Amino acid sequence: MGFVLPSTTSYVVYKSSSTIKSKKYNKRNYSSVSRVQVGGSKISSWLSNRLLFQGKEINTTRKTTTKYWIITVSSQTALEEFVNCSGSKGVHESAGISRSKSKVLRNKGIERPVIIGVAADSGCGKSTFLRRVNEIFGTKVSQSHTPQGELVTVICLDDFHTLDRKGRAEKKVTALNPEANNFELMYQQIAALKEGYDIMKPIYNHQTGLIDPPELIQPNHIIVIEGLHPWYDARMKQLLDFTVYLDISDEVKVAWKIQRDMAERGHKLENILASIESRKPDFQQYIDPQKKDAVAVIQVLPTRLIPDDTEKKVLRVRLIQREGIQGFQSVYLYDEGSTIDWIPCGRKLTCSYPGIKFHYGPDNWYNHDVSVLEVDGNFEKLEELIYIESHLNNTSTKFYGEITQQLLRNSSAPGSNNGTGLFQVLTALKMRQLYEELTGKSIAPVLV
Ligand SMILES: Nc1ncnc2c1ncn2[C@@H]1O[C@H](COP(=O)(O)OP(=O)(O)OP(=O)(O)O)[C@@H](O)[C@H]1O
Ligand SMILES: O=C(CO)[C@H](O)[C@H](O)COP(=O)(O)O
Repeated sequence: MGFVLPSTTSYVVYKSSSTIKSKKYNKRNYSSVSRVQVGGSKISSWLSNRLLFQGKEINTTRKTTTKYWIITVSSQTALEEFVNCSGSKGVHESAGISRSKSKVLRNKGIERPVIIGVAADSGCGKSTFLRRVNEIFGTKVSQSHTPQGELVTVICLDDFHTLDRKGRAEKKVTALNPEANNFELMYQQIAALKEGYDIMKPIYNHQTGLIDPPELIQPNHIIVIEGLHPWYDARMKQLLDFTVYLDISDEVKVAWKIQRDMAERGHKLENILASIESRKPDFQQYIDPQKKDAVAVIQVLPTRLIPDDTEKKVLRVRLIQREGIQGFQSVYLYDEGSTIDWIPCGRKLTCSYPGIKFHYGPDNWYNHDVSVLEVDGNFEKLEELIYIESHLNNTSTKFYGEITQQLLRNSSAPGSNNGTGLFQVLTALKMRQLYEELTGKSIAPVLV
């Protein structure tokens, strides 16, 4: 036949209708497989990626004149794991999961990663929020496609798009549509990370709009998965230890997106508005419903302090916190469970027009008991936030003034002078406390 058959059990692996298939090798199989029309180069890249972390267990022999692979494996089970890995389909055929647990677990002393989901529409401040989270965890992150730090890895779920930009345009679907995403692979890979396995995660390239070859992601102390659909798939919900939804009202979303996409991405105003309009139905159907199940929701609304405000520079921000969640104690103002309206402007807090108003109280959120902390208005002098901080309880800080210090350290980050920054810091502190409760480990606070 022109090639040497290895002595252990061999299978012929080939691609048929975008699925990887296999047949036990024998002469008869070989003749039938050789008639299958397959994409040899695709199999080749799929296989070489897979071998990056499975090389010790699987050897290959290739007959160069035809488009299939002879795989030699130690057992039928090994072959099944190799061939049936969920990534071995469609555009994500080169994605995969390691067969043995990651060495990182022992090297870093990780028992099991804590998994946190952050959901929001595009342009709603996920990256801004996660930069604050990393600051609070004191994690320096890599500049790679997926930011990986000593403690925290942040996976962007856009990487699980199955349709690239052109594909979505041809099929006339948005990136928010489940049809454009591989939820099966997402679930398999995040579950694998939680169990301590390495993964080869696909990459969606926002510069080119294409799907790039996968990258190696290893378990970490905390894995944040952020994007459009962190718990759209019910199985994903079971994997998440904590969930945050950034609920940005349409008016504010438009203002933020126009400012970013015109200043940073050179888009025209009419195109930005058209894109927002075209995404609305899918946003309402697939993304927005996730907010009803989040443990913490940061809701951003137009101010009530300025009648008919058009600028959207003053915001009313609400931190909606689920009650009765293990490991999560909601932040309260003055007296837990009471309803309180508070205007702190005066001797200890400088306020200029239109002032600042706080509200705290119990509420109902999609049939769940919640506590809501609300702030409308801007902080004039950030250092005076210590006065606000001293009236908040259950903040999960490690020293007096930690919240104020965090906001001062990142004073130029968007939202530092209003409720968005304050509630992002509070939520990040809750993540830290939850991690400590779940793992029994302690994270040192970042001191200036
Ligand atoms: N709290 C805030 N106040 C004012 N502007 C904000 C705030 N948070 C974010 N923005 C602005 O909104 C824009 C989008 O923010 P960011 O990049 O963090 O969103 P994103 O959800 O990560 O977006 P994408 O998913 O499209 O990458 C940025 O220009 C940012 O400056
Ligand atoms: O909703 C989004 C989340 O970031 C993006 O629009 C989606 O990922 C597609 O990206 P691009 O517009 O760069 O092709």
